[in-house]
Amino acid sequence: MFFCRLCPYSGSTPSLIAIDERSVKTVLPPPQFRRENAPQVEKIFGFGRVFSEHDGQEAVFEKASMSLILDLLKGQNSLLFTYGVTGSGKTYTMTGKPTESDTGLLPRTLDVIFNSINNRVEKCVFYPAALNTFEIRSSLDAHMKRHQMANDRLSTSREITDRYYEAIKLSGFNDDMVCSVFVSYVEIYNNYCYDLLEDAKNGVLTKRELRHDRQQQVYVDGAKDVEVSSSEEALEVFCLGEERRRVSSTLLNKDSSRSHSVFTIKLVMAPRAYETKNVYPVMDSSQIVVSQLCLVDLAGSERSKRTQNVGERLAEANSINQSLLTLRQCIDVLRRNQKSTSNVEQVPYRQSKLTHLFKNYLEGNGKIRMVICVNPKPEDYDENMSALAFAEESQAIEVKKQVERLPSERIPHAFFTQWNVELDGSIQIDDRSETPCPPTFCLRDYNDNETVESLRTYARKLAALQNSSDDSSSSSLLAVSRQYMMEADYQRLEINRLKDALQQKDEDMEKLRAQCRKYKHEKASMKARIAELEQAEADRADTMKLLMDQKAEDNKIIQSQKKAMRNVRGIIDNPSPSVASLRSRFDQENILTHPSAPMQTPPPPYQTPGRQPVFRKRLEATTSTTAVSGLASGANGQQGYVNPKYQRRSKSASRLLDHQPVHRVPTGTVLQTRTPGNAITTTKPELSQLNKSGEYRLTHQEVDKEGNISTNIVKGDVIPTVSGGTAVFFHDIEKLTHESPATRK
Ligand SMILES: Nc1ncnc2c1ncn2[C@@H]1O[C@H](COP(=O)(O)OP(=O)(O)OP(=O)(O)O)[C@@H](O)[C@H]1O
Repeated sequence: MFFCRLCPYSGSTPSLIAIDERSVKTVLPPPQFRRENAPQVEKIFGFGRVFSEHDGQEAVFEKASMSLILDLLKGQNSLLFTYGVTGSGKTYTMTGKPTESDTGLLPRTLDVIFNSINNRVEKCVFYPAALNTFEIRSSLDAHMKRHQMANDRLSTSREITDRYYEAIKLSGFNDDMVCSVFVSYVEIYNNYCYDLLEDAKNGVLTKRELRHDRQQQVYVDGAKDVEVSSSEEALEVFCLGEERRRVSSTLLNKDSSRSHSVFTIKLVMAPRAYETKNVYPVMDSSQIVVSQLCLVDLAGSERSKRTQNVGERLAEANSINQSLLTLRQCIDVLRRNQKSTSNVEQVPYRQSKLTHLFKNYLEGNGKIRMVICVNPKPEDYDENMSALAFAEESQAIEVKKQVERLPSERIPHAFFTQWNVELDGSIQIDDRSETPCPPTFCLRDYNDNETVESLRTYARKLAALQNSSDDSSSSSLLAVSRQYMMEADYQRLEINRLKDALQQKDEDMEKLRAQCRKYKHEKASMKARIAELEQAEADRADTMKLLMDQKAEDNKIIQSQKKAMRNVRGIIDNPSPSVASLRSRFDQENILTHPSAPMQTPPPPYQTPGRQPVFRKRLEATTSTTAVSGLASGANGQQGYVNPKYQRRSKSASRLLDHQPVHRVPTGTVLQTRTPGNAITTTKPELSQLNKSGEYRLTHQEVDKEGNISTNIVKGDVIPTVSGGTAVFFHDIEKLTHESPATRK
């Protein structure tokens, strides 16, 4: 993951702004700060995390370093470097200053590493050997070496006082391992490697070569790995190297780094030997695992035009720029190679010491973290653009998954200590007291028996210790049985713990099952409820549809009524002569039906004078004209004025609708009503039949209790109304009375 850090800028025209925690935006500076061929558009660059000028060293440390420390504890390699234009805050980010807010990545990283490792062996147990490897000394040899080193130590000692201490402790260290920490500090200056921890004669450092070890890991040949037992001690070593690092004042930075510095922290680990009470590794160098974390403060890219460097500074700048350019080229080629498997180009690692040294990381063997430091001042615009573009491209490089290098943990340290305490009552982790210290002696003359005697005693003690550390069968048997007992106890404890965990899991499972059942039940009832609601909703929708249809139908009716009303209004407002006559007839008939109106008896139209009833049957044909209502029932049941145009149909066109009772009593009279051949005879007239007819005749019969039959034939004309319906105007009733012989006197 790559990060971007903006250093504080006090001016009013920043050329870079952090938009959010993951992106930074370039802002076009005034033209004098831009190259002519530079892109003229503002751009947004994305990073794993962007630190604004308000983010302190702690935030950068937690994001950039913590996961790398965890990797180191787990036997993995990583590389963290700061990259950017000169004066952008790379050294500040990496090292900082002693105060809490200013302490940089490197001191914090050292503190956290020492807080997090357990089972640290005494110094000189592990030691660096040829070809970038480590070996293990016997306890006695290590002891002797320590005495020897105590006299040399002063040469590297730099007292560190009054500094901020990072208290974070990470868990992740494998307690089956014992460990020791080594640091080295090299610089790449003018494309040469130098060991900054070298005891240089006359202060002139030796040029070092880069070599490959057995695992093809690149290392600086002859660079010292100094064993340190605390973060203070590691910082003392770092400060010693810093004194030798090449830093000069340039126009752009008064403390400008003129070289790339590489501070490497190596964690050397080996499986613990359980047969000794001491924290000690098994005496098998092949089981040693070395993980390393490289903290690199790159020199800043700089344009000679801006720095106005000349002479040595210019040569340094050229070398810095060249190595950074090679780094970019390598990353470009790697990216291209990762995209195409057919056309694999050679990566120019060897063109620069910087890329050669980090070849393994660039090839994906180990994590790379880069903090791109940028100064938002407008003068840095072009170089910042280039640095940001490079960083964005570099993020695309894939990192291989690292192989697990540590054996899986067998017995945690806490159990080991407790078990020994319980068994022995108390435990002396450090049994250095058993090892005799060499006597300080000075042989005064050959008769100095006292000194000779003390030397002899020391030699005897050493021999005894040697014997006791020899693999005598009884002590080794005891040690091995102790180890088996401890492992058995630990396994028993583990089995119990696992059983408890299993039981707990079973209980949890049962609870989850019960919950599951409850949810299933709830789900089923919810489904039923949903189905109900859906049905109700469907019904509602149907009802709605019906109502809508009904409404549409009503609307249609209303529309047709309105239309009819408009027609009627038109007729009323502009009466035609026939309407006027209809009106007068309507008014006249109103008078007829009105009680106060003078009665008019219309002549009976079908009266046949002089006709008498035959035998006991008497036919009384009484013809009367009914009051013709001006209002008639329309097709839709509405009342409306009759269209006078159709007041009477021509006889030739008329057809009779003969409406007969369902059970007609045959009267057998001589005078029979005439029924034309095309008449429609029905007991239940339909509107369609009515529409086809011009005349209507209704036969109605009544029989009273004496047996008299009264047959009424009601006659009418069928007339279409203005509203589209059909009306019947009754104008005549014929009555036939059939007297029962019983009623005759
Ligand atoms: N985030 C920051 N907060 C406070 N001060 C900063 C910050 N970043 C940089 N500085 C200050 O800016 C100055 C230049 O920073 P620094 O020396 O770290 O730059 P550099 O990138 O290492 O330069 P060079 O490449 O020339 O070595 C220093 O005085 C440093 O204290």
